[in-house]
Amino acid sequence: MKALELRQISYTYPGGTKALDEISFSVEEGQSVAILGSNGAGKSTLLDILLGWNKVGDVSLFGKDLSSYGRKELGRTLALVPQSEHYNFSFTLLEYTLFGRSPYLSQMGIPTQEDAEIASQALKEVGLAAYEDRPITSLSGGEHQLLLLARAIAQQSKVLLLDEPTSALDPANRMRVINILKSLSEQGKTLLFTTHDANLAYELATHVAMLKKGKMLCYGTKEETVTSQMLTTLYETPMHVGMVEGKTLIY
Ligand SMILES: Nc1ncnc2c1ncn2[C@@H]1O[C@H](COP(=O)(O)OP(=O)(O)OP(=O)(O)O)[C@@H](O)[C@H]1O
Repeated sequence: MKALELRQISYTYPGGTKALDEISFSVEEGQSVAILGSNGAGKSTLLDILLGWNKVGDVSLFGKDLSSYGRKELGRTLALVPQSEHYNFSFTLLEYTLFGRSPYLSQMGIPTQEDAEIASQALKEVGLAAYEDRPITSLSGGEHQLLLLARAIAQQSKVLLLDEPTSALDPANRMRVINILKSLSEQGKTLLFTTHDANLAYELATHVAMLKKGKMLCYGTKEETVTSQMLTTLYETPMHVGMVEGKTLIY
């Protein structure tokens, strides 16, 4: 089953910048796709389109037009993990993670004990269980990024869209997030993430999409796409794909 399908998607911002130019690709359910590209290549614009924030035609989610999804139905299908988020109010970590349960709440909007347990478990998975009752405003940048992942885990959607999911993390938390995402992938979740880290793409993705100046340079399995030649073309700087102790290393 195709989890996502985009056909000939172009997007021009009101000021006239053409951010995406005839992008077409599809993602099978359970695949993990890395979107690589230089600054300004169109990665965030693509995520916004998949979230339905930038309206364009011909995007489908599990065979159904994205624009025909209701709010709660979309929330049960798709979760976003942004790099960061601005807080208007000072919630506790548990309260903030509970927002991930919104697509499942009744009309009254009151979370159940089960919702609280799911949120608590999600905080535990990202290593923030001890901070459950702390205000979100007290978090460091990396902890903030982990919290946003916890909220998406609590959302239990079929697809996760992640914007540079390890950008603020130290090596131990980077590895923790890689392991969480691998485990979600093994559970059959579909992942689509942007990154500037080609090693992360290679480690986590089954497929890689390379965006260059709004156009799709290539899309395919990571083995097909992640080559020294393709990365050098993508970033316009010398890149090498090598092997160190039996592991692929990109530098
Ligand atoms: N709100 C906006 N109004 C006008 N132009 C925009 C807007 N947002 C993005 N752009 C432009 O669209 C292009 C694509 O931007 P986008 O943010 O999608 O790139 P990106 O690949 O996510 O970059 P980065 O890696 O730097 O985050 C860029 O040229 C950018 O300047």
